[in-house]
Amino acid sequence: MADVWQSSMDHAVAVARKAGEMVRGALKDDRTVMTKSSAVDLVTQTDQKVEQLIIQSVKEKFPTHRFIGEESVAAGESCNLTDDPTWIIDPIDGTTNFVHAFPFVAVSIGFSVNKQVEFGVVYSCLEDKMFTARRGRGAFCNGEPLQVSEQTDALVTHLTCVFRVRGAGTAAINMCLVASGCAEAYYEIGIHVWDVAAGSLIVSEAGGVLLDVDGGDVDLMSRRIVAANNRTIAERIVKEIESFTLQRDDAPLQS
Ligand SMILES: O=P([O-])([O-])O[C@@H]1[C@H](O)[C@H](O)[C@@H](O)[C@H](O)[C@H]1O
Ligand SMILES: [Mg+2]
Repeated sequence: MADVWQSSMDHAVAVARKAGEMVRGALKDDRTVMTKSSAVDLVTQTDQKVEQLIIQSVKEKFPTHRFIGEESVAAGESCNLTDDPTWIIDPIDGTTNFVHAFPFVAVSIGFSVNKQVEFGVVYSCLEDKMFTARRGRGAFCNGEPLQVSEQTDALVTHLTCVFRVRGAGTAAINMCLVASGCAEAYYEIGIHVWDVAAGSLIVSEAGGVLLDVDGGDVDLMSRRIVAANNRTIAERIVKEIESFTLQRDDAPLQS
């Protein structure tokens, strides 16, 4: 990858850290739920403030770049990936965790160009772990290289009755656990592009494999993903789970 995106990545790391400080502060005194469209789909003021902080700070430095942000899309903005440099932002991945003070909460920033993720930054705010990856240049946690596990006996970070299961309650951290070699796989149907844009690159740059839940190539707009330490485990998951289709993130807006 041309070094041209390094300054964007440096900015993403800096703003993710700042956003993480805001999340840690709000954990102490502002976890009020603003809207609740389902038992698990919560929004707090902090989600919105953090997204604004990130977008404002990126706009000042990179005025031509585009954005796909969870809260902006919730407010009616489109969710289409173009060839332009695009910041794909989940201001708080793990909002339900945040509301309950369950200590796994992440700021997730993916950056795509020509519809390909060039870098991913996931900041696990309470663990103070900064996960980063650049396409073709490896994945890191606080500067230390990451490598997926070599285990063939899978620990999976999502629901299934076949594998041993753990879950952090945030897609981004679940994927970083796979990249770190702490879990062998993660899968989910129902995630959004902002949940997994950064984490998917972190997994693949740590040597992992990404598949669609039907076994084809992963499509970040399709709301389904399998991320594993190797192809054998990814394909076992594909075989075991019952897949289904949801409305894509880039489906035309209903008028
Ligand atoms: O709403 P949010 O907390 O940003 O993101 C959610 C978390 O990643 C959760 O782990 C996953 O199960 C959901 O599918 C996501 O939507
Ligand atoms: Mg999320």
